[in-house]
Amino acid sequence: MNLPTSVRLVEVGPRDGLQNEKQPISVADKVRLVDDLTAAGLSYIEVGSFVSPKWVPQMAGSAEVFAGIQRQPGVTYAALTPNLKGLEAALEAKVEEVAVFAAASEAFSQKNINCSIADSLQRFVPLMEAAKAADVRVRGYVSCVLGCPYDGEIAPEQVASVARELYAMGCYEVSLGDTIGTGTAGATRKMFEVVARDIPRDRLAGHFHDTYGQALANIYASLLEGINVFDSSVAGLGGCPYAKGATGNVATEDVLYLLQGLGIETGVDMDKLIAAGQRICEVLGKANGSRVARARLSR
Ligand SMILES: CC(C)(COP(=O)([O-])OP(=O)([O-])OC[C@H]1O[C@@H](n2cnc3c(N)ncnc32)[C@H](O)[C@@H]1OP(=O)([O-])[O-])[C@@H](O)C(=O)NCCC(=O)NCCSC(=O)C[C@@](C)(O)CC(=O)[O-]
Repeated sequence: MNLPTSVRLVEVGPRDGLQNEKQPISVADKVRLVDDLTAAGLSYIEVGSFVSPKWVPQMAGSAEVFAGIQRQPGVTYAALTPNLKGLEAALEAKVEEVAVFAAASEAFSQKNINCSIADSLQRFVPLMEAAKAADVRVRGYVSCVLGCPYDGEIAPEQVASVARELYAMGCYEVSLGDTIGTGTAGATRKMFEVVARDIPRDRLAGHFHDTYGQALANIYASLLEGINVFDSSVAGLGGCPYAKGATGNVATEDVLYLLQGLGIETGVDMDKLIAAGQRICEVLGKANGSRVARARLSR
């Protein structure tokens, strides 16, 4: 398989990166992060979530964040919506694209969205209809594709079955998430090979957390499988509230470094990206989770 000449990076830092932070983060700081990421050349930014504030309090101000950002043409500003109520709130906030999220594991589905996989898919049906009527595209996520914190191993066929449902109900792209970062390059290739029997490879994306330090290897393995969309989080921010011990998403800076080394175009400016990541880390009082950023900043 030839490597692609370009890759689309889906920046999930403002959502996946911040959702697990316990300390309050002001709307102004979130807006600044999104604007910095826009300035760095990211063409797709997940800005927030319209979920229950009781479940994920950090995302409660997402409508204000959407109202505050400077939207630039050619950039998609998206939000997570778990149900019709979330979609309605997102539409009110003039969100251009939303994402629904299901899991390949029953236990994770219960912990994350308080229902079975089948019920979650049912819940998405009216959401998909309303999104279509509003001309809003919907992206789909499947969590725990390479392992679950509660159920352990997950068969690729189980991932394929959930991904197939999301694709069939109208998700234009399905992002496959290694929520707890236990996946290996071999397991990643096998999983994409099985899922791609039903869904075209250019409709799939990879979403890797770096808990076991395997995320870049898994992205390279995915590139070899013909995948050319990857989710990542500036400064490696993040962790899932319902996956204890899971570290952040793979750092966007580190993915960019990998892709630049392969001669793959993304449209992202490394210096501006590093500045965006470092700024939010200073706001949070956290060490920068990107190895590339740390190395560059210490020069
Ligand atoms: C799905 C629910 C709502 C079910 O939660 P529930 O408690 O079963 O729902 P409910 O319908 O009984 O509603 C309970 C309360 O929530 C309200 N409510 C209901 N819906 C909404 C909404 N959309 N926005 C705001 N409020 C809402 C509703 O109005 C009610 O309010 P009350 O009457 O108690 O005051 C809940 O479980 C939830 O919000 N879960 C979100 C979990 C989440 O955001 N997890 C993180 C994102 S997924 C992820 O990170 C993985 C990913 C995507 O990155 C990929 C990977 O790495 O794997």
